[in-house]
Amino acid sequence: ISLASQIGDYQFDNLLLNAAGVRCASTDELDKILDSDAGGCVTKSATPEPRKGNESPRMKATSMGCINSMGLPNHGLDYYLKFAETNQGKSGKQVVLSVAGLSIKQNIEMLKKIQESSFAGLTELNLSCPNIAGKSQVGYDFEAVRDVLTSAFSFFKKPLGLKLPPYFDFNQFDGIAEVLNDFPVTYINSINSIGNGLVVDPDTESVVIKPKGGFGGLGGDYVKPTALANVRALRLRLKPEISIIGTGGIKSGKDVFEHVLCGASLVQIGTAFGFDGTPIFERISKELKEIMAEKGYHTLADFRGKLKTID
Ligand SMILES: O=C(O)c1[nH]c(=O)[nH]c(=O)c1I
Repeated sequence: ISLASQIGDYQFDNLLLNAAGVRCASTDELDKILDSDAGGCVTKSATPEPRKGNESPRMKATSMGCINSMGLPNHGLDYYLKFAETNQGKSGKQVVLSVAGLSIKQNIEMLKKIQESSFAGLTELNLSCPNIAGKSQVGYDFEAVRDVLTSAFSFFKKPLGLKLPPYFDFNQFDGIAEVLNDFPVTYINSINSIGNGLVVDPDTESVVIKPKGGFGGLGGDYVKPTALANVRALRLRLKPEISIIGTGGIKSGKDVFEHVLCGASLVQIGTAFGFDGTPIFERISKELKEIMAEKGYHTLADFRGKLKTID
């Protein structure tokens, strides 16, 4: 039984990755992921310069997942670019370099630096950070997405993936797919956290995180049905050359199986990886192989995208 999967020219011996932002801000954390059963690692979304991020408390775990308003704390692009150049492809592991500029200009500036660098892996352009005060997720402005992709592909010749926010309406699925199908995008990654949720503590009668009056991105059990819907809807709408990474609500082999059934080629684990740490990659790999064995599947391609509907 194989958990191997391919995105563009990149072979992953295991389809499991961490989600950008979770236990991946330092090289020590990134090394730990590479030393685990994960097929590779994803770096914390980078801005051109280091950032402290929002004030704490800025993340809270709950019985159903978590809420965060980290505010893009990171060591700056150079730090992650150096790590990525050094570690990409080592012992068959892929390093995905995530970038999240605070403007189209910053995104272009970072992509130019990556294009000129010796990094030969996958770049993930994050168009869906929900936690920068005064900024809405770029992914909700389809013309802005078209603009940034037009600029990017005028010079960026390396493989580019996009981290998208969750969509909630068929017109939105159609709208974003219409834009994406016009570009040589290597993959899309759905979903980022469900933005601007609110967790309330009835005992203290208070919100639980400080930034933005307590509003923050939701992850974990809260988001799985939305994540599966976005993977499925975009798989049905995007040209086959664009692969899909499924992210959202994964904490077991069963959850991974469901994402692959909806069309995912790789999956990323955020909230649950935050709780469990790197042992989660071994546990989930074992659980998924057990499910595949029970069902008589040998490879992910045996069931990828083969979700049945009720006719
Ligand atoms: O607040 C963050 O740093 C953050 N938090 C998220 O939930 N998604 C994101 O893409 C980002 I850049």
